[in-house]
Amino acid sequence: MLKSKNRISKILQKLHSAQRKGLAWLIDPDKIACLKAFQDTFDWVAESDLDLIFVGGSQLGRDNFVEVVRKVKSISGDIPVVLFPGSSFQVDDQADGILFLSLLSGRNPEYLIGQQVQAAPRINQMDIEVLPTAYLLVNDQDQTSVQNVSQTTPLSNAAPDFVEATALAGKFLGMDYCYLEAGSGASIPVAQQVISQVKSAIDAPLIVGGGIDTVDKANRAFYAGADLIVVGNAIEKDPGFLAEVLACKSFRNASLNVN
Ligand SMILES: CC(C)=CCC/C(C)=C/CC/C(C)=C/CC/C(C)=C/COP(=O)(O)OP(=O)(O)O
Ligand SMILES: O=P(O)(O)OC[C@@H](O)CO
Ligand SMILES: [Mg+2]
Repeated sequence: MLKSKNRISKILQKLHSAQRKGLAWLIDPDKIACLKAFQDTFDWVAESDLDLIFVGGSQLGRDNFVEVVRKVKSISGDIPVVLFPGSSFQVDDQADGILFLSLLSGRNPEYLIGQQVQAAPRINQMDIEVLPTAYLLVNDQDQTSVQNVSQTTPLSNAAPDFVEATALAGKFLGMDYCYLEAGSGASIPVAQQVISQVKSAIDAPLIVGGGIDTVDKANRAFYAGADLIVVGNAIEKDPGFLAEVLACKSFRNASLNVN
């Protein structure tokens, strides 16, 4: 499929305005040891109603980022493949888009603007959709990869007003999307109170991820106001969970049609 300049933003804006629920599958290249086995396990995905595929990781030890992006493109059909970069190196022009993240929850200039400056000239040469995204790490329990890599302190679920203030600052800085992140493999996802408060404050597509490893947790994030949820680790552990969480999303969207 030809790349269209704003295909991904249309998907996100439509989920938001129609109050429908979306799902992104996060693929961490570091967890893919065999591309053939990966392809065989997920060859059905192009026919599913998955909204987006994210590719990225906080640390990449395998040096297979570009190979993985291209393999994912080859099995994704019309589903856009979006880079979710942990660093300025995680950029490839075969992807359809990139979450241009700034880690607003932290105070490390390298993750607020440094990595972005490094990557900007390369991204500017690419035919790739850039999605300006306020990225907020919110977690009170775990020491997650994002925290370790960025050397920043997460926001607290117990301080929703401060999370809201941070999300609003992102909006006023011109970021079109807000991503509330508990961190990959988090034991507890972002609290429903935080999701709903940010949702009412920003009136923009809201992405929520980290620690969503049961259908119940997916439903709770949807009910609290997430427009798009992101699931990674749970699918690494059990590939069948992708179909389960897709069914949960469809059920939720079907019930919206009825009500
Ligand atoms: C815009 C550009 C080019 C770069 C942005 C760089 C920034 C600000 C990154 C934010 C901080 C960060 C390290 C994000 C990582 C996001 C990510 C893909 C997390 C997934 O974590 P995993 O690596 O899967 O964790 P585990 O595998 O350890 O569970
Ligand atoms: O791997 P999980 O815990 O699903 O987290 C997904 C994503 O939000 C992490 O950046
Ligand atoms: Mg991971």
